[in-house]
Amino acid sequence: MNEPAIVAHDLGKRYGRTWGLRDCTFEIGAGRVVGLVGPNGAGKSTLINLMAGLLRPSTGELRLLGEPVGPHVASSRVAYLDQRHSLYDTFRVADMLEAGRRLNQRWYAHDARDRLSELGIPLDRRIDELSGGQRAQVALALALATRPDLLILDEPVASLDPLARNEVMSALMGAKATRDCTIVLSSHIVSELERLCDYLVVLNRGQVRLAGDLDDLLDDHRLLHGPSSGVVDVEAGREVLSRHEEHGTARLLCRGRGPLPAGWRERPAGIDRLVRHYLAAPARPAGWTEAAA
Ligand SMILES: Nc1ncnc2c1ncn2[C@@H]1O[C@H](COP(=O)(O)OP(=O)(O)OP(=O)(O)O)[C@@H](O)[C@H]1O
Repeated sequence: MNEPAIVAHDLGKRYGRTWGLRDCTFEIGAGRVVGLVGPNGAGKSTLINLMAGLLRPSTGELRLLGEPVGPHVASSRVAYLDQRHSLYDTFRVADMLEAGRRLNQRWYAHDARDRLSELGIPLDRRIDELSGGQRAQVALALALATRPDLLILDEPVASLDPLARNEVMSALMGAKATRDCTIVLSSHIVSELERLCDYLVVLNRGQVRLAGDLDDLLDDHRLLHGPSSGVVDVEAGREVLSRHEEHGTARLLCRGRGPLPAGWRERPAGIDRLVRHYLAAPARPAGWTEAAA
């Protein structure tokens, strides 16, 4: 069985007169680690909340693990971790584990205990006595103890210092290595996603600007530079996304591969430049999908 983990078709969410997300269409295979990236207000939380079943779509359809998402389809195969790592401050860590056991159909207590013991987080410590990084680790341990097939994380490290960010991201990578689930996580920080993700979705102003396999996208986008006289030849074989010309020399951001005219050189564009380009690019027409582009 190789069902896609996430299928969005014409998905949209409107808050009154504002579209938080619109015309969102993509299909993501099982086992992927999906990075959702975009600036403030891009629609990341809206998409994540739709996946978590916390919001209802205004348009279109969203299917996770082969099932439509909705208030009555709270799948025990999906775990969700919100930005604030919602935990009860007055509980001890052990109480949170007990709450996890009672609230979840699928619950593997040893997974959580082993993980917290490895991290040196005592079970008798009160939640409000933990550091931000430890709280994030407890929340992650709770989510992973359900052995989800799909783990959804809304900016899981946004509130943490660089050291704690690194530790939580490493924990996530370790979890992925031991359990082949699909992971979706959002972030403002592109470099953070590059480490962990193998699929990228770039959102801006509520629309998907780019979606695809990260390695393919990185391979496909190149920075070229050479004499301006060769631009026409470059354009014949590739899609030129942006150009800068000065003193007879041209610098181009291109998509696609092809022969290089004499005097031209190329190098990978890199994830930062790629994301910056698509964030600045105009919105795609309704119904646009990466596959159809
Ligand atoms: N409850 C709401 N009521 C009205 N508008 C909303 C609501 N939630 C989100 N929006 C709007 O929807 C758009 C997308 O917001 P969303 O929170 O999904 O973005 P985001 O990418 O998660 O941003 P951030 O990185 O700041 O969390 C924004 O224009 C936002 O103002």
